[in-house]
Amino acid sequence: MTTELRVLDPLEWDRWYGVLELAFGGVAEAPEERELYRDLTEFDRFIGAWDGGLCVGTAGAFTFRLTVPGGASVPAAGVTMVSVAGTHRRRGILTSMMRRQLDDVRSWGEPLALLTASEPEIYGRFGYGAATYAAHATIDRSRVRLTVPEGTDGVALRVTSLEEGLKAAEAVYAKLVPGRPGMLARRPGWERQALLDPPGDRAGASPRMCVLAERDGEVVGYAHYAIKPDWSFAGPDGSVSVHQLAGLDAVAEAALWRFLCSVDLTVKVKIHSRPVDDAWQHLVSEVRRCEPTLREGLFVRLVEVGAALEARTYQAPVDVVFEVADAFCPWNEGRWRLTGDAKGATCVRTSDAADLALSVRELGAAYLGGTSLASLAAAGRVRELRDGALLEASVAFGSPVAPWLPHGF
Ligand SMILES: CC(=O)SCCNC(=O)CCNC(=O)[C@H](O)C(C)(C)COP(=O)(O)OP(=O)(O)OC[C@H]1O[C@@H](n2cnc3c(N)ncnc32)[C@H](O)[C@@H]1OP(=O)(O)O
Repeated sequence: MTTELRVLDPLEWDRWYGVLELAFGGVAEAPEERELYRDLTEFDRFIGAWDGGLCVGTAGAFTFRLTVPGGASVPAAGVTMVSVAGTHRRRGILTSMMRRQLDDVRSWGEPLALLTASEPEIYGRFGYGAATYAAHATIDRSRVRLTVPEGTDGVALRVTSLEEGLKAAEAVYAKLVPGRPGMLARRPGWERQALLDPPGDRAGASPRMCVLAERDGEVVGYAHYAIKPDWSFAGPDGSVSVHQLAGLDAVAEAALWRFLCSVDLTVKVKIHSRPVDDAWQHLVSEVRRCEPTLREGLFVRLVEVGAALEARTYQAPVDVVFEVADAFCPWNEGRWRLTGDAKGATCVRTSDAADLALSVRELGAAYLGGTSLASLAAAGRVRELRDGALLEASVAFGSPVAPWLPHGF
């Protein structure tokens, strides 16, 4: 049996998407979700695997721009909607789609590929490294106190529907994108993702709402949240789920947390997918009682090592030679000299002796400054070949702001 890979024809989208839905368990998505992802499909960048007339594999690559350390916005392919039919699994179809896709991304001149994974285990073999992490937590209001900075009383709060608050929320989001590595500039249509709230996914909670934070008539923050009422014999036992929260300054952000932590008849605040350095940790009296948990967020793959390492800046001067292993994209293999600082960088091929040896996956993990090369070295995944090179590169690659992407794709 041979399968053929070809670019997705709009007329075949329903069949193609049906394969994806089935691979994810066969539960039909809400019509608005399906419609959104159809509208977002970039047909010339999406492929299907076909066994005769049967679609047996799906994969796509959105056109994104990623914020990297230093604040530049770099073209990146957002790998998405990857699936293989259960009848055809473990015959190499995923591998063939990843091969085709990375060749395509290279030919489009995009130095990076990104994804958010259903299972992280799948993608390391193709050179993707976990570059951002997201924290989840639950604030138990009966045990944890919130202390907010002065000035929160000067922030006015207004509850709206998601739709009504969308334009103002998006304006806040857009202002924050350049300030945090890992964030993606919103392309037209993507704002609709924030409106998805199918009743079937609410598990007894209210429809999502928006609260806008305003100062002097200007919107300076917003949160998307839902309330789940509950009662125990002893009284109210409801919870608030925080799905998005962003403030243009510390006081605006704290005013939103204070509001969400004081909703009547609720006792818990469930925090979803926040940056690992998020401010709430410094507002609560004890982090440990909030039971923080971590999960991988964005995976990064350097498609062109030289161009990718030149596209970001470095928070301290660096001059190191990397010996890069990349069996899946052999054009990256070999030695690269990276010279850079906070103003810019060059990364060129060299025959000089290597200072650090690693695979492209580790470069992806470290790329946004959230995973240190030193911590990867501690796990045996980076080898130091010149004394001092690990410290030099680890400091330079770091970011004062933890990289984060608030949503999947
Ligand atoms: C970015 C995103 O869209 S994430 C969504 C990914 N999709 C899903 O999770 C949907 C459900 N799963 C699937 O559709 C399929 O099982 C896929 C796409 C994960 C794998 O497709 P396949 O065609 O079976 O993969 P393929 O045969 O190319 O496997 C390549 C290698 O990866 C390994 N592999 C594949 N899937 C997994 C997995 N879930 N966990 C661990 N290893 C895996 C295989 O064992 C194989 O290893 P080998 O080369 O050492 O033998």
